Amino acid sequence: MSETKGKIAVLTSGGDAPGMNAAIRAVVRTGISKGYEVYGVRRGYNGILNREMDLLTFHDVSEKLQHGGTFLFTARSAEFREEEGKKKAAAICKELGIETLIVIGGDGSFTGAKNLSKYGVNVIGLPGTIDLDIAYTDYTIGFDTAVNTAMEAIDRLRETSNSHERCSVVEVMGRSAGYIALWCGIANGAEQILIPEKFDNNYDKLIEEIKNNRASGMTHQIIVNAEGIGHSYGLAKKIEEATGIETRATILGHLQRGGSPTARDRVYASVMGAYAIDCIEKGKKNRLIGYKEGHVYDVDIEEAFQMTKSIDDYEYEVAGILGTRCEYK
Ligand SMILES: Nc1ncnc2c1ncn2[C@@H]1O[C@H](COP(=O)(O)OP(=O)(O)OP(=O)(O)O)[C@@H](O)[C@H]1O
Ligand SMILES: O=P(O)(O)OC[C@H]1O[C@](O)(CO)[C@@H](O)[C@@H]1O
Ligand SMILES: [Mg+2]
Repeated sequence: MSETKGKIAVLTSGGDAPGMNAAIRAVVRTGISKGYEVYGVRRGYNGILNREMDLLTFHDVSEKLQHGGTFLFTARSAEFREEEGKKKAAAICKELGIETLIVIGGDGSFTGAKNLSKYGVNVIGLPGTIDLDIAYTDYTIGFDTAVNTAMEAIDRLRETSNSHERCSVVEVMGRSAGYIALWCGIANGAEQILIPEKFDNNYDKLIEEIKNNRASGMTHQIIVNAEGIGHSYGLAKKIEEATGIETRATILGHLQRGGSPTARDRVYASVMGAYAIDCIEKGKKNRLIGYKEGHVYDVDIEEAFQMTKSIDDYEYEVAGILGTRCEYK
């Protein structure tokens, strides 16, 4: 038997995202092929604190790629948020000989990883969140699938909204970011898009625009409302009362997080998973992996946290023009 090059552990943390399984599979198979032992940690950071991990084989990750969710389970760990929790996790990694921890998760999970690195654990992060709210990368695992799922749901909603000549408020996820809402807004040809980064809380103007749309002959309306704005039921009531148009609210909720990952999510997650192992091979420490301008790349975790990103003004402008707002300016 040949000597192992070292122990790597991989976990998923925060909200599950379609494509996480593809990333785990790539980490495991690339890791094994380059001579490492790869451990799968269950239930996010809790799995380290509770020592819930197993050595994974090439076969353990068969038949996972095409499924949403995460077969390692995920969690939002309250204990790990505490300083004591991080110290304990670092001590356990050291005791078990885990040199590198690969964290697949969102901004919260990366904050945890950054803090853990201070205690001497080498951390490598893969962006796994449907929210796309991570500054250093143009792509996050799961966003593409979630947007496509929401888009299909909104297509269905439009048919019933159209048949009843209603106004429909549809709320999509994204936490405090409006990326899913903006993409659905464009992909579904929404009449209005409300996102936290741009909406000025001018409900009077919104209602005026809805009335004007109707007056111009529009028989129904889709308003995509981001979770970061929320209050969709209240908004629907307000619109109905102010306009007399029958209005319904639909909150898509967690169905947006499930489902078989799209080709993009499978491919990018796989490439990033393999790249994580390449970073380890090169002796890189505390890196986050992402996509910039179409290419996979890695960045220092501290540097990544200094970066900011914002909604693309041009995309938002296009969304407005392709809705109906332009007629009334
Ligand atoms: N400041 C922090 N310090 C230590 N750990 C943290 C911190 N913030 C978050 N974490 C850890 O990361 C976990 C996941 O974070 P969070 O719930 O924000 O989800 P996320 O990784 O951003 O993913 P998503 O937003 O897609 O659900 C938390 O439950 C916690 O264990
Ligand atoms: O699954 P939970 O804990 O209800 O979290 C929901 C949140 O997680 C996400 O789905 C992913 O961050 C957000 O869009 C949403 O705000
Ligand atoms: Mg997050």
